[in-house]
Amino acid sequence: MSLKAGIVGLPNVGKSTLFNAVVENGKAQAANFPFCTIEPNVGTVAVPDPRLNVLSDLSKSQRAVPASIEFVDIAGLVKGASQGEGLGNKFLSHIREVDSILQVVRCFEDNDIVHVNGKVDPQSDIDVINLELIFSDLDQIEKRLEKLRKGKAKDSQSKLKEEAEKSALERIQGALMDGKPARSVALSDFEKDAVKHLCLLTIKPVIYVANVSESDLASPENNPHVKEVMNLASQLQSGLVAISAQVESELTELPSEERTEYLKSLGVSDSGLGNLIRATYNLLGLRTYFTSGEKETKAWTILAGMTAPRAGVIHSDFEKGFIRAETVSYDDFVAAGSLAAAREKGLIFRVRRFVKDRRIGVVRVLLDNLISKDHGCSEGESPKFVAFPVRNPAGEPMGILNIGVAKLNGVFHQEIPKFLSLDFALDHRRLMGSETVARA
Ligand SMILES: Nc1ncnc2c1ncn2[C@@H]1O[C@H](COP(=O)(O)OP(=O)(O)OP(=O)(O)O)[C@@H](O)[C@H]1O
Ligand SMILES: [Mg+2]
Repeated sequence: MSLKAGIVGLPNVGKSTLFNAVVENGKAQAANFPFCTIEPNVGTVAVPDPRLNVLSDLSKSQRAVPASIEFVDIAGLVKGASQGEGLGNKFLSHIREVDSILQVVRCFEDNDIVHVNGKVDPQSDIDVINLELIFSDLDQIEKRLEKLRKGKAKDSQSKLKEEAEKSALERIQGALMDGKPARSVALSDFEKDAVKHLCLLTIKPVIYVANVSESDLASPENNPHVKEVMNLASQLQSGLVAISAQVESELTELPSEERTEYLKSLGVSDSGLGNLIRATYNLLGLRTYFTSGEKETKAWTILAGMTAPRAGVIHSDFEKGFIRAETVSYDDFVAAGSLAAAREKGLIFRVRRFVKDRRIGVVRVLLDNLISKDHGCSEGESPKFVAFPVRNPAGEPMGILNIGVAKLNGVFHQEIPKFLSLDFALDHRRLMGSETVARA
């Protein structure tokens, strides 16, 4: 599975220039006229990680494969896109397909480069894009809510999920009407899952990329446009990276010995791309796990909170046939020296299927390494999420599972995640997914 980051923004702000710089052998056409890009350009970016080589040496692997993210260079959006302006709806559908958004905001002054609205104005640029995404989401939510209210949502998997979806969508609708993105609404994991199928545009995590001129590279924060983007980014629960797409694309054209010289002449020591890739990776809630053996050591990218079988989607038919995964933390593995040694020391953690108890309102969780415990639930008209503490065999708390329970039309419904999230399994080492070796 490859996660996609979409490069989005007004026309002619430097999206394709950035794409060409960040993607190996990127060849998107970048030129000084609006709507230069129509069809999306797609390219792969490797995520550097020193742990890969350590593991590869330990396992004597024949090759090491880094994690990667796909970047998608999308056509420029203009005001009215949600009503079909420009190539509106088509462009919006390209954004729908990505997991996260890098929004390029023009912060460089250059009279020769056309700005579609006549002047450099980050606040207005960001507003235009946000409004179009908001309108598109509102449209979709209205249609969906009508279906749900009329009981015509035949695709829903359970009453509980339907209720959760409705309640979440109503709250998101309220936020959108206030001009706020869907990601500003606090949703439980269960609600997030219930609305996921809509692929809402404003729920996707965003990083604002302030595209500055080469003269601002040494201290971008002194540029008032960048300051403005900084403020907006924090109001909109988003990240920020300042970069010069122009400089980065010129750097890729230079032989490596000349790059350092060029950067030095601009008053900086490093290219901004590593920073951008890492920020994309981290801010978008991505995690790495490794598989390591003689054939290869490989870093895989997953979303935080993704369940083990989903994470295994990389081996495509894995999810359905999933029985269990064994994981060990990176530090434990490296210290033990091998999987066998780690197993002997009891450092391996197994992720298994949950077992659902049929008794009304009672949920039982059965897991290796976990003590199972019954949990009663209270009645209520709207779904309740019962926090279910999970303890290890020594009785130490290991985390909380949120389990949804509701009484609807006199019948209890319960919804528990079918699988333990991989992150959760890794949490027991307090190391999170980014520090883990997994073997399926
Ligand atoms: N930081 C920068 N400083 C100066 N010029 C820049 C900078 N970034 C990009 N440009 C210039 O802006 C112009 C537009 O760039 P580009 O084609 O990448 O925009 P785009 O956002 O992909 O446009 P479109 O939406 O039309 O596809 C190019 O001439 C490029 O060289
Ligand atoms: Mg372009």
